[in-house]
Amino acid sequence: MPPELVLTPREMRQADAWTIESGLPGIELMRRAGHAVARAAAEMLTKEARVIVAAGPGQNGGDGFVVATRLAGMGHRVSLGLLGEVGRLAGDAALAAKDWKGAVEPVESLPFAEADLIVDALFGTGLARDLGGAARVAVERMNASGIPVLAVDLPSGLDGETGRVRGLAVKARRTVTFAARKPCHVLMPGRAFCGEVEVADIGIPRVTLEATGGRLFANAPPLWLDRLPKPGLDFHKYDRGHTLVVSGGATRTGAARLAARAALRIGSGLVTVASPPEALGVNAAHLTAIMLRGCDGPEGLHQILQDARLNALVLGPALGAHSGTRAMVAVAAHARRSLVLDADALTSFEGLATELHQVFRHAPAVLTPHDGEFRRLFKGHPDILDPESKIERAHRAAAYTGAVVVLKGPDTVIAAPDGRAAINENGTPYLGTAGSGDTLCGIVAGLMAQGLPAFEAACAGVWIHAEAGASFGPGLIAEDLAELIPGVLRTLLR
Ligand SMILES: NC(=O)C1=CN([C@@H]2O[C@H](COP(=O)(O)OP(=O)(O)OC[C@H]3O[C@@H](n4cnc5c(N)ncnc54)[C@H](O)[C@@H]3O)[C@@H](O)[C@H]2O)[C@@H](O)CC1
Ligand SMILES: [K+]
Repeated sequence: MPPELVLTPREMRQADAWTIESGLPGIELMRRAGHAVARAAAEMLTKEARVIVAAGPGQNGGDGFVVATRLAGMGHRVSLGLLGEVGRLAGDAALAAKDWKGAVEPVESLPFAEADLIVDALFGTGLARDLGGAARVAVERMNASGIPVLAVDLPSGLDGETGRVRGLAVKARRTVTFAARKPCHVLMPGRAFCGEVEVADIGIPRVTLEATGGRLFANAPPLWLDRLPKPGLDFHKYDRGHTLVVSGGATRTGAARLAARAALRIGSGLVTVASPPEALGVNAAHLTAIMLRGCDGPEGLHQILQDARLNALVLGPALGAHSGTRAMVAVAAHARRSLVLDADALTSFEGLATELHQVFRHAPAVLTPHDGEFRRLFKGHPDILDPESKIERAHRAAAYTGAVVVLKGPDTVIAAPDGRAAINENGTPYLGTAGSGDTLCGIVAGLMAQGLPAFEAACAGVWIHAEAGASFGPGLIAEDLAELIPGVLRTLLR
């Protein structure tokens, strides 16, 4: 199965246009789209149910006319209300409206609360500004009715590209979109408005979708499963990489051990904790399969990295946000090992992101900030912080630093400097627990130690981490996560 593509509204419009140019008329695309929605509606309805279609002034409204015509033909009692005037409908929407033999009411007079199902065809990917006036009132009334809503393409009021709510948005039970999901179906808060999302095939070939988009994916196993390491019979532990995790001081050692254990569980052949001299005792008391070495500051790290077998490195958790940590990042970047930077390794560069400009372009590196760390790191870089799209922010940070950027959250975005990006959606709020991020670092580094490229390691790591958390649910603590990895791997590698 190929990885699932996600297309921006602009890419989707291009794919529509190319498909139409290649000989499939736009009205045919619209009919297929409307019929797919009508099929979904029929599944939600009993015979002769009452359906209210709210149609907007653009092509999303056109889809609404097709749905209304189809459902009426199936014997349902259908009312259609239009935002605007029929005479002002253009293009395929005007053609679709001609097929509708029922009345066209003003959207203002639709009795939503009397319906068994509401079909929301007000706006799709063409929403251009915040909802106001009659559009806003219609959405307010739809939401207040408590009647299930089936959204055409996307719930009206969502920005297709960013998943942002433009003033107000329809809360849908189910959404039928066409050819591919758009970012609003995957990113928060949009995802929470869509209900169950179905992608209907309306005849736009995958090659066309790949040609216009092709760089944004839903993060799931098809994106990286074939890269996941499976040790061969003749494999030696030294073939599976050696991950080094740098520990904080005597009272701040737990984060490194969490990362180290996760690296070991994900399959890194060897894992070593590099510990400041004063913390060797406490680390030694808690480590068994994981090795331990003394490491005194940046110079100590430099010495340790003379050993070329140490091929992946975690730096950041509990190191302290100070110049010593920055110096360690410099040593690590110079040593050109696969690198995962988190927490203090990022925060120590608060307002100093220029020092990281293109620093990571020579070796695989992954930065794993949450929103707060991201804002601190790129303070003074409005070009990176200001885009409304989370995908765009992550992209720009990746292009700037030369590293893969994992911008964490309920909709973690993983962006590579080469322009690829993936959105993750299998997480659980229970992952928001102390030490969860340290575990993620260890998983990603452990995958890189085994030879996965940075983008695939980050995508696989984020997904496996989330899957492990979701499989446990309530009561999850970070210590559980590494122990849940084997179960996730077993299912993946079956
Ligand atoms: N041939 C195609 O391109 C296809 C398009 N399809 C449908 O077409 C939709 C996109 O159509 P459009 O580009 O016409 O966009 P929309 O139908 O989403 O909306 C655009 C219309 O809404 C108006 N508008 C935008 N923001 C507004 C606001 N805040 N308040 C009031 N009016 C506002 C615009 O002036 C324009 O008339 C897709 O979402 C999909 O449902 C499908 O039929 C599949 C094929
Ligand atoms: K809609």
